[in-house]
This record gives sequence, C-alpha cells and structure tokens, in this order.
Amino acid sequence: MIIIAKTSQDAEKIAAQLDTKDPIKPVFVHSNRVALAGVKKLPEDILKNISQDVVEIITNHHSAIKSSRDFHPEDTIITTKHSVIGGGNFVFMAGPDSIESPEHVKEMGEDVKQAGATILRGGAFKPRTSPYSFQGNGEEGLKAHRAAADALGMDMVTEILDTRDVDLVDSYTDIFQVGTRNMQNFALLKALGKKNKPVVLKRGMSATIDDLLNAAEYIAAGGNDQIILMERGIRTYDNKYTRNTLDVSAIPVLQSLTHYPVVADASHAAGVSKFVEPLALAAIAAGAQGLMTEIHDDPSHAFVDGAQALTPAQFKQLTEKANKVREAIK
Ligand SMILES: O=C[C@H](O)[C@H](O)COP(=O)(O)O
Ligand SMILES: C=C(OP(=O)(O)O)C(=O)O
Repeated sequence: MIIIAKTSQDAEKIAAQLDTKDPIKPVFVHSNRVALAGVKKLPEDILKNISQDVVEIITNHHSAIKSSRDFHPEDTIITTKHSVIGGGNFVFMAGPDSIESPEHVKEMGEDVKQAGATILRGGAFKPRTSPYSFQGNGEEGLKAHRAAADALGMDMVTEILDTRDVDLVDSYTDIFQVGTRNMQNFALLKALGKKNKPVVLKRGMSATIDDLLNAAEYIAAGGNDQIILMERGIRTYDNKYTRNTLDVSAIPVLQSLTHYPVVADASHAAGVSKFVEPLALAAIAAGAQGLMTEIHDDPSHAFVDGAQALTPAQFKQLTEKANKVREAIK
C-alpha cells in the first residue's frame, strides 16, 4: 500500500502514527505529492486520525515509487556524450564480452561504430561461474576500453562487480553496468545511487519484474535516476537449446510500469550465436529501446562467451535488420 500526502510534514505525521517495524520514509514524488511506501495495513481508527493529511491511498502497488510510471508518467531520457537513451530513441551497445587487449577492443569498436553502435561494451571485471575461469584484465582492461572509446568517439559501458571498485570504475567509464548476478547486490546498488552517472541494470536471471523494479528503486532512492533496465534472459524449465529464455513480455510490461528506458541483451539470452539475431529482432518488435550485443572477430578464440558472439559482419547485418523492424513498427 502506498499513502500519498501533500507535504513532507503531513507524511511525517502519518508515519508517526503507523505501528510498523519498517522505518517508513517519505519519498518525494512530484507536485505536492509525498509518498509513504511499505505500509502493510491501515486500521480504521488510524485512518480516521490521518484522513485530513492523506491525498490518496493506492493499494496493490509494487513498492517501487521513484521508478513507477504512476508517479513519473513521462519517459526518462538519458543523454550521454554520444548517445540518447530512452523515449523514442534507439541505441546500439556492442563490443566484445571482455576487454582482451588495447588493439582488440579498438578494432571491435571500429566495427561496431561503423555498424551504428554509439556505446562500446566490454568487461574488465568478469563475473565467472568458475573461480578458475578468466576473471578479466582489471584496471588494464578499463584503460584500454577508455582509450578505444575516446579514440572512436563512443561511450563506454562496463560492469562493476564490487563496491570497493566503484570509484575506480567511475574514473574510467561513462555508464556503469550491473550484471545479472549482482542485480540484488544492495550495497552495490546503494553505492551507485550516490553516483551521477547512468547505470545499466540487468535483470537477475531468476528475478521477477517487481524484483527488477525494486533493484532500480535502490539506485533511484539514493538520488541517481539515470537507470537503463535490461532484459537479458531468465532461467526457465527449458534452457537446453538456449542459455536463458528471453522474456520478451518483460519489455512492454516494464515500459508500462516504469519510465526508465528498457533495452535487451539477446547475446546472453541466446547463448548461441545463431539465435542472437532472431531474439534481438523480437525484442525490438516488442518495443525495446536499445540492444546490447557481443561481438568477436574470432569467436572460437574469444576469452569469454565465444559461443554467443556475432562476428562484425553478422552484427552489421543485425543492425540493418533491426533498423527495418524499427521502421516497420513505427
Ligand atoms: O559475460 C560474461 C559472463 O562473465 C559470462 O556469461 C559468465 O559465464 P561463465 O563463467 O559461466 O562462462
Ligand atoms: C556478464 C554479462 O552479462 P550478464 O550479467 O547478463 O550475464 C555481460 O554483459 O558481460
């Protein structure tokens, strides 16, 4: 339940009367509306006492407030140096899974830029299933990524795994990425909430839509509302032929619930390069406002995730088809 009051003072007054274990914090919504989230029940006598201070009581609302379209009807549009993300805009983010070398990331960047990407992706800190797998090139990778993005006039997006690295990654990147495995790392989300920089928040592989919205809310609650939500496939009962199941329905559902841009990563959803293109096109047809795609010039020798990497030529073909689908659904 969400209670809407007119002023923070009214909200504080209401909160003081509620008998709850959770601290009820007023959240400013807009134009004389202050929300109190997380109220479980409101007994009649309390309701009577506070009725003059209450503007509206909304039941059955997911607990995300700042992320909710109910309180922020207009699309959030995020502007970086080289990209505009959200609203009616479309963005291609592409690059290698991991930063392998300065030369390689630059070459891959040239290819994806030529195909229409404005954001160069790549991981310097890799979240690997096995501790014995390649973990990324760390700060050397960040340096190489930054140099390639600057040389090409592109934005840089890279994953942050650990709260201890927030300032380090911040000093290199234009956009933070929180991966599927960290979607509910609340300490990390809170730390990113204090940054004035866009965050790509990937859906946890077993997260519900409300889980994702609440994860976004952690970032927003800290003061950072430059959030890009990414559907990247979830675990389902049949992930024998694809690595995950791209939840295409999440795209329009999220867009109805939240004002943040919703983009898709078909590479991690498919896990197999031949399924990346059809899934990416399906995501665009469903309304995705951008695509993240992994590419590699020699997929069988990629340091990470070669099986799902498109070659630069395949990526170019994907962007051409993607533009046709976008045109068709306009
Ligand atoms: O993007 C890459 C991830 O690090 C990768 O998907 C991890 O998966 P794995 O360690 O199971 O290969
Ligand atoms: C690790 C990545 O993706 P995910 O978190 O979706 O697995 C990635 O994009 O590099």
